[in-house]
Amino acid sequence: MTRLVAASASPGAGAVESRLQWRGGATDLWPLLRVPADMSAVADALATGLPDADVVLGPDPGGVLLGPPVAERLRVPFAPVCRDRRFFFQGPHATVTAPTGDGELWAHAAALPPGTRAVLVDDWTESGGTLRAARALVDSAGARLVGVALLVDCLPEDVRRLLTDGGTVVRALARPEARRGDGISAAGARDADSGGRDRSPNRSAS
Ligand SMILES: O=P(O)(O)OC[C@H]1O[C@H](OP(=O)(O)OP(=O)(O)O)[C@H](O)[C@@H]1O
Repeated sequence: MTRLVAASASPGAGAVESRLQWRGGATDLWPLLRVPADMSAVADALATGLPDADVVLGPDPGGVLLGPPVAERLRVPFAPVCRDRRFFFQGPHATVTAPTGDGELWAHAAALPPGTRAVLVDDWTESGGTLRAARALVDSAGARLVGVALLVDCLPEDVRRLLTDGGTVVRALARPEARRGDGISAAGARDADSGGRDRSPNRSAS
């Protein structure tokens, strides 16, 4: 697995650098979750440097684990953004378009009143499809995505530009040792044997 490099000298960034792993094409958050002090430091670091916000959004699964402690630190509510419509079928939604398969993102109808300033917390990005869809979902609700906080920055440059040109602050605690454009793709940060991932509703567990 490609080594992670902390993006700052903060204890949270150091914890991501030393503990986060990729398994089967997905991040393994367990090495962080199992150490309360590390998780606390990670939440502190994710919550640092973000614009003022009214809600923290977290795409499942990673954002649902990481978002609530960040929301607690920012003293705002947390709202999950789920890939399964069954919980929030009347709420705002958007289509995720990604090379590994398309899917959907859904939020609770009451989570994003017009004018809401939202920050999104997630573990990492690959194609940027989830972030694109999250931006569209927030826009469709008449809210604004003012910030994104990630554990690992693999964001494709076109999606980064889409977000930052729209005024969204993007922060991350770590990045792969070699960056996209330095000869390694985001997929190269994952286990070599992970294969493609399938975001369809019937995907098998990875
Ligand atoms: O930039 P993208 O190509 O959209 O990929 C990023 C998304 O992929 C992961 O979620 P996923 O549902 O795949 O869960 P997993 O990787 O933890 O299985 C991750 O937590 C992001 O939400």
